[in-house]
Amino acid sequence: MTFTVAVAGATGYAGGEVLRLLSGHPLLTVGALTAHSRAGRPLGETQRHLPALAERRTVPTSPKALAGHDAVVMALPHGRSAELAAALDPGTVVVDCGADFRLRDADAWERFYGTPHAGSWPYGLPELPGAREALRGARRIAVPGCYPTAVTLALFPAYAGALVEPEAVVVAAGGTSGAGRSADARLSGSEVMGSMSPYGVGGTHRHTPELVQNLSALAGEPVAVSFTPTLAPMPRGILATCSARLREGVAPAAVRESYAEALAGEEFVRLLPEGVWPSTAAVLGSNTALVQVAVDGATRRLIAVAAVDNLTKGTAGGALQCLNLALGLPEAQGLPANGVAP
Ligand SMILES: NC(=O)C1=CN([C@@H]2O[C@H](COP(=O)(O)OP(=O)(O)OC[C@H]3O[C@@H](n4cnc5c(N)ncnc54)[C@H](OP(=O)(O)O)[C@@H]3O)[C@@H](O)[C@H]2O)C=CC1
Ligand SMILES: CC(=O)N[C@@H](CCC(=O)OP(=O)(O)O)C(=O)O
Repeated sequence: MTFTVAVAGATGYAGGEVLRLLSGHPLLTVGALTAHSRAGRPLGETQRHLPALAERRTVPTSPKALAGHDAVVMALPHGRSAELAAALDPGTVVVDCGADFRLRDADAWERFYGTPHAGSWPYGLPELPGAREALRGARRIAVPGCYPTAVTLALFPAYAGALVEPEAVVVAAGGTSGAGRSADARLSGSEVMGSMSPYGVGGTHRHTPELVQNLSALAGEPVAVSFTPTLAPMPRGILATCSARLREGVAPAAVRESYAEALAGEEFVRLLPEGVWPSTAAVLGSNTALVQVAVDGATRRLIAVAAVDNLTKGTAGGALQCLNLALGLPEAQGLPANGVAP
């Protein structure tokens, strides 16, 4: 039995990665492809890495174009999913790569996104405690932001295991594709090559409330998060360096054991051997998050680092992992655990 999947936003970076992964999935077939300014153009004009789909033409995004599929993956700009989703059959699985349904706190949504809150859907990070069960058979799923994927996977064993204080500091490097395909001078080669710079400093990045939501739920108390993203001269990849103070009484030697226990059996989240640190190159094109943890004895801080490919585990791979669960398929089916190297 196969399932047909429509992709809304097929001409974007996230849509392109969804299509790359769908093409390699044995039980999912590519259905309607929709776009906005490029609607009607052959897909080969934008998604040059997908020659098998080059002749396919996109149509304008509408409920009608997306109807009649088993599932719809939405890879649209923020704020574009809610109205569309409301018009789709409640029995269709809708997986949203955008932010519209990620936050449960309406005030936080309005503060950071500036539009009315549409609601919240089950959060698509299966590795979190209890999440997998909620995603099995779900009809609506909100895929996490790319930075929250990396940071939450790096820190969840620390908060779920009550190893650290409820205040985390995160500095994360992200590649240019995180901003999407649209031209922006800040993302031009001249600006980015050979340079790194911070943005969204001082708690202003819209992923801050998502991090607070995730870590607070794990800790069972409010967690304050200081998050600073930095733009790195690479097309793909996120390297998140996270730290928090060890709780009184927690022995540094217990940390690694807790991480190993929390991540045991996870196909797509790997704790590296002691002393080996994650790199973005090692996760290129893979649905894997590589994690490492250590304790800085001088400051009694736990340091956790995670690397993900923002377009794979950070968006499209995460979306298809959730879609597998929603459709009752094996969670890892069709997804690459290995990357591309060098
Ligand atoms: N890039 C990343 O690493 C990640 C992206 N995401 C999320 O995925 C979603 C898509 O991001 P990304 O692929 O990077 O963005 P892109 O800018 O690369 O693609 C946007 C897509 O949406 C379409 N689109 C643009 N404007 C509208 C509109 N007004 N109405 C309907 N469709 C429109 C575009 O069509 P056309 O080309 O025809 O104009 C294109 O297909 C976003 O919500 C983003 O937050 C999530 C995690 C990581
Ligand atoms: C370089 C750059 O701009 N990166 C993006 C990455 C966010 C992302 O892709 O996640 P969302 O799904 O929440 O959009 C940013 O910081 O907004």
